[in-house]
Amino acid sequence: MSKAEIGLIGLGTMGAALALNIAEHGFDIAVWNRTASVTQGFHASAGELAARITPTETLEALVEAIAQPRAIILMVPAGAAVDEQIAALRPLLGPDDLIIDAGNANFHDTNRRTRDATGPFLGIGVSGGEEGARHGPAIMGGGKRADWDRVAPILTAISAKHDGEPCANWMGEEGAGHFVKAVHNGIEYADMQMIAEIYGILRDGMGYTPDRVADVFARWNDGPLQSYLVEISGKVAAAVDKKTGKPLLEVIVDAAGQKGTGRWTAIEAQHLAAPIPCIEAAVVARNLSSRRDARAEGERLFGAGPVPMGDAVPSEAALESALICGKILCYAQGFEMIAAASEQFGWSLDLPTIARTWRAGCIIRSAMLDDMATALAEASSRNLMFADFFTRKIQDSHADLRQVVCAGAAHGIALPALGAGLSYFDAMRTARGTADMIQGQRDYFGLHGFERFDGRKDQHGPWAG
Ligand SMILES: NC(=O)C1=CN([C@@H]2O[C@H](COP(=O)(O)OP(=O)(O)OC[C@H]3O[C@@H](n4cnc5c(N)ncnc54)[C@H](OP(=O)(O)O)[C@@H]3O)[C@@H](O)[C@H]2O)C=CC1
Ligand SMILES: O=C(CO)[C@H](O)[C@H](O)COP(=O)(O)O
Repeated sequence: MSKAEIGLIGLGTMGAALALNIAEHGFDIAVWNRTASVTQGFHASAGELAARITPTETLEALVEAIAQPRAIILMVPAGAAVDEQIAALRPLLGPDDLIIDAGNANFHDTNRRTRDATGPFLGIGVSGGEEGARHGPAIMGGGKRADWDRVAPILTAISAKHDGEPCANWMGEEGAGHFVKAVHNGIEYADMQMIAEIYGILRDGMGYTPDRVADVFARWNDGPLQSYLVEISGKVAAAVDKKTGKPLLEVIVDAAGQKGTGRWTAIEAQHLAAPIPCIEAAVVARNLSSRRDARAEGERLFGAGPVPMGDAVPSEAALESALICGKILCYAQGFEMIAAASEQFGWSLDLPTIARTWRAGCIIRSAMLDDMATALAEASSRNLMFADFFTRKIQDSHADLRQVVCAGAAHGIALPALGAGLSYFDAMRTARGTADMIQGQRDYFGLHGFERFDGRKDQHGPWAG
């Protein structure tokens, strides 16, 4: 058999689906998995694609099965597993052989691995879950452009396409691809959280059953909110538990898991001094969701937060409009954070390319991303709030966001991400803020000084000696 064009390590959810996708696009691939029985099972169930897949039982056999110069994708959990695999693999490789970490690595790790690499190394973000990996993910490449170009024919072939354009692009040097993927996931957290908050209003404030919630999301998915996340939220709400016959949402524990990418985004935003309150609120909400005992104790002591909204219910149209507004504000924050990182790390990240890459295949794909790509192409240095198209959208919807957040507050329904979006919006349209007080306080206790509107040089208050 001729040698494979690429190799892949890690036949879990993502790796197995990616390997089949690669084979289906006509590329011969060699695969290896830590647990050999998984490799055998994978190959046995690959159907006619098995002919393009070489299963191997040792790393040496994997390397031997790939044509030189080799390219090998790692699809293993982020962190130590990646370092272990690189350490085991590199001594077996030639100087031009390329290792590609396609998991959700922390971009600081990718920076380090790039610096320490004794051979070519790429860190790429892959989004789309199992379905995307199998039939077309969005791919955010990072590392040396020349190394990306070597594997671009395979990665663009297997990626999702938007109007025929591949959603696989090189983002920048070092960890740029994994950084952009982390921000993608941060936006994903906020988008999911805002949808969940609207679900909370429908359920607790308006008494909607899951199937009514499902109808609402299904309808919205035909309008401006058309997106993968709204679509699957409708499907989740419509699902029935096979064991009990109850709506699935009634049997799922209300504690959200997280593997870390959203948290990394929030941490990095603080380092960059980039304001991303919707994303931060979504991370906090996941953390709070897991404190089930504390929440139950709070409900016992203070009474349940949510109360029915009665006549004060917002219309479904107002809820839809509030979600549109919150979503725009959250994406505006994410893109601003990417712009801040680009400047800080000297990456020259191209915001329109990033928006175009996210239009299909990834978890946050949506009709709105197409408009964002257009708006960013017109003025990539502007906050999306100030791009004409989105300025008008926000002008049309911010009153609804306010109405919904106020209704939630009045009826004990926590809306951390939508509320953070509203506060961000209000702060962003307040030319005269309140930080004069902060500066006065800082000067009072620490003689930190302040700037004056009149430009005079005396920069301390009367308390200064
Ligand atoms: N699931 C998703 O929706 C997405 C996941 N990702 C990222 O992709 C990567 C893989 O995720 P996923 O496929 O879901 O994970 P899975 O848990 O499904 O699979 C993990 C794979 O890694 C292997 N593995 C685990 N630990 C080691 C190790 N120490 N050394 C070598 N191999 C190891 C496992 O082998 P074995 O069979 O021996 O256990 C298995 O093949 C992660 O970084 C994840 O964050 C990215 C986008 C979406
Ligand atoms: O990268 C992904 C989607 O884009 C993965 O599904 C990731 O696991 C999602 O993050 P979390 O597990 O923290 O919810």
